[in-house]
Amino acid sequence: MAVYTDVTEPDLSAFLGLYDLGRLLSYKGIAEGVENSNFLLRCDAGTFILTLYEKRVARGDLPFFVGLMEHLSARGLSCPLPVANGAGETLGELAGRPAAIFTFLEGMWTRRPSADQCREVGAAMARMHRDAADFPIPRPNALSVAAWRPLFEACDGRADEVRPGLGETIQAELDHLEANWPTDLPAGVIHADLFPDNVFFLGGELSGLIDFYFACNDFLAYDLAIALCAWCFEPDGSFNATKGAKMLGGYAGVRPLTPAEIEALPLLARGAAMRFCLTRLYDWLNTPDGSFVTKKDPVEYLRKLLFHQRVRSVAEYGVPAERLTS
Ligand SMILES: Nc1ncnc2c1ncn2[C@@H]1O[C@H](COP(=O)(O)OP(=O)(O)OP(=O)(O)O)[C@@H](O)[C@H]1O
Ligand SMILES: N[C@@H](CCO)C(=O)O
Repeated sequence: MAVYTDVTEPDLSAFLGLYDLGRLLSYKGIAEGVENSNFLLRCDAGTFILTLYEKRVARGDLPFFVGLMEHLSARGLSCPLPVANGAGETLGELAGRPAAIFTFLEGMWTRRPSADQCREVGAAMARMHRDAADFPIPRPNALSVAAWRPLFEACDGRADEVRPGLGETIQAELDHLEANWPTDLPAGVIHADLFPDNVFFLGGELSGLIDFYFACNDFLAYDLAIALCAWCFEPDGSFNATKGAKMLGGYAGVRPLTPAEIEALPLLARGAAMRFCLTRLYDWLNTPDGSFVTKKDPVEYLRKLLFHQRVRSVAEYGVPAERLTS
C-alpha cells in the first residue's frame, strides 16, 4: 500500500483551513500506488484526493506535474485538477511533505483491458499529446536511454539473481539501444507511465487519466510504445495483435504518425520494455522482503523485450503502416 506518511486530524484540518472546501468529514489512506501517499478526503464541498509527495519525487518537478494537470484540465482532458487554496496556491506543505489536493475522478481501472478500451486509450493519449503541445514548462525525461545503463549498473551485477542470463541480455540490448536510439522524432510532453492502473473507465467509457508523475518531454511515439507494452500483452505473455491494432489505430485517428515514427516503433517498444524491466529490477533487488510495497516482476518486461526484438515492422503489431499515416 502507499501511505508512507501519517497525517493527524488536527494537522489536516489546519491545512484544509487554507482552502474553501468546508469542514473535514472523513479521510482515509489509499492502498494503491507506490510513489506517493494518497488519501481520500470527504469535505462539505465533496470528495477529493490529498497527495503527499514522498522522496522519489523531486520538489523542483512539482510545478511541472501540477501545472500540467491544470493545463490539460483547462483543455478539457479528464484528469485530476489541482485545487487552489484561498491564496490561489495549489502546492502546500503538510506533515513535513509537499502536499496538494485534487478533484476526485469517478471510475475504476481495468485489470483485463478489452480491445475497445485499448483503442480509447490510444485516442486519449493522442489528445493528451495535442493538448499538452503548448505547455510551457520543460522537463527532460530522467528515465530515457541515457539513464538505463546507470540504472543497470546500480543493480550491482545482481540481475542473474532474478533470472540466469538476464545481465547478459540487458548488456547486449543496452548496446543496441544506445547505438540506434532515434534523435529526431516528433517530441512533446508525454505521460510516460500510461499503464492500465492509470486510466479510469466508467460505464464502459474512458473517464480519465491519472498519475502524471513520470510525465516529461520525449518522443511522442515513445509514449505509444510504452502503452503498447502495458496494454496489449495477455497474461500468458502473448502479444494480442487485435489490441495492438486498436491502440495504434485509436492514436493515429487523432494524431496520424509520421513514416519515421512508424519505422521506429519496434525499437521504441524495445526501449520501453527495457525501461520498465530495469526500474522493476532495481526495485526488486532493493525493496526489503516484508515491505508493504508490492514488487513488480522484471521478467514480465524481459519477455516483452524479447518479443519486440523479433518484430521487423509495425504490421506485426496488427496494423499496416499505411493505416497509421494521414
Ligand atoms: N484524482 C483521483 N481520483 C480518484 N482516485 C484517485 C485520484 N488520484 C489517485 N487516485 C487513487 O489513488 C491511487 C494511487 O494514485 P497514483 O497512481 O497517482 O499514486 P502513485 O503513488 O503516484 O502511484 P504509482 O505507483 O502508480 O506511480 C490510484 O490507483 C487511485 O485509486
Ligand atoms: N507502471 C510501472 C510502475 C509505476 O510507475 C510498472 O508497472 O513498472
